[in-house]
Amino acid sequence: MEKSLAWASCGEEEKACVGWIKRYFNDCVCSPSGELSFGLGMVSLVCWGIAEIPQIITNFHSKSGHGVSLAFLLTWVIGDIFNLVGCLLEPVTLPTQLYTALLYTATTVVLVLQTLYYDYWVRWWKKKRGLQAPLEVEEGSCKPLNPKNEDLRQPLPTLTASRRASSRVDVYYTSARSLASSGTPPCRSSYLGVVPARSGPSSSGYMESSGSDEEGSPRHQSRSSGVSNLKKIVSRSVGYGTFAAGAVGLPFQTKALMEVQTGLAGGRTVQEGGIGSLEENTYGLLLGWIMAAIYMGGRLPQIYLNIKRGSVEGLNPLMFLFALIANATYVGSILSRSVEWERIKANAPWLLDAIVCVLLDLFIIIQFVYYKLLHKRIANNEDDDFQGFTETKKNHF
Ligand SMILES: NC(=[NH2+])NCCC[C@H](N)C(=O)O
Repeated sequence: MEKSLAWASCGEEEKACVGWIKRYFNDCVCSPSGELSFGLGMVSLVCWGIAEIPQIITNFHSKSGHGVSLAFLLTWVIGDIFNLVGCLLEPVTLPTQLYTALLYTATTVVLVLQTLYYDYWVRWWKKKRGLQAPLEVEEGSCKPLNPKNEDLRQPLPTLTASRRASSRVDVYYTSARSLASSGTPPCRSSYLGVVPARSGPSSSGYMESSGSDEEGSPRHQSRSSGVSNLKKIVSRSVGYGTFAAGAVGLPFQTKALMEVQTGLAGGRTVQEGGIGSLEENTYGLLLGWIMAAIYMGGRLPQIYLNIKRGSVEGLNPLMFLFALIANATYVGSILSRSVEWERIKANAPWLLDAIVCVLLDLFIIIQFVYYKLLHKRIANNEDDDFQGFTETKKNHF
């Protein structure tokens, strides 16, 4: 590329700046630190572009979105709306920021729709047609894990029995979210002492299912009518919907408030109204802080769901790894541009959000390692128990 094409002067700065970045990204990259900042920004953009794809693939393979907390995804959608409105309100938004925001909003919407499709629509459709939900516990597998109280005349566990026991553990690991939303803990208890989680906001559906839990056996539960299942799903969706709708309206309310205060609603421009960029920044910052609080709080339902299930099954670690890299490079791109206090102050909500999200994603990745190791240990113990049984059996005869 010709030097004249590759380099261009940027605004008042009579320095040589990278031409194609100025042209396509409207950004002035005129120094090594600017290049570093732009490079990190691009890494962040690419990571956000691909971060949710592994989870979409995982859900597609398992035909379920049970590993991801819907509340977590909804906070992403709501935070993204704040972010997009903020980008549109802020006149100095860089095109890269807007592209990144559009990119991750789009992938998150796909992920949410996919989760709703598998976990709500397909389940509701199957129940409506009288089919058993794919992840429900088989009746035959409803035996205590610990055979202490079983009849002593029963034969020693066979390979099939042991397999059946471990498949029960698998059922737990693969269907915690489905079990949680079915309202019926397997065999009226929880495996490994962990109570199945409900990730959604409590609603009448939740109370209703807990109530029927007391009443009947799993068999009774499985006979519950399609109407009550539909009611449960609808009431839970209404719970999520109200939460989402209320939150989605917030940035627009804030925008309206901003317009009224700055005279924009009356047709006056910010300048005409005598309101300088300070007020604009105040409202931009306010939106930024609300967005940061939503994003930072969003990881908590996911962490809580993992703890409640005692598992990270159905969750793709790559999503959190890419998010971690995306947030870390985002912080890097801001700080490498400048460490002036004024700039840091203006970017404070975005910086704090990205730093806190890096730490929370790190925590979720540690949860992956912990639960995967724990799962392995349990599987090994089961194998040892089985071997112990066969040894005893051999010595006995
Ligand atoms: N839909 C998205 N991925 N939005 C981006 C969220 C960015 C935010 N810092 C977080 O990690 O939560």
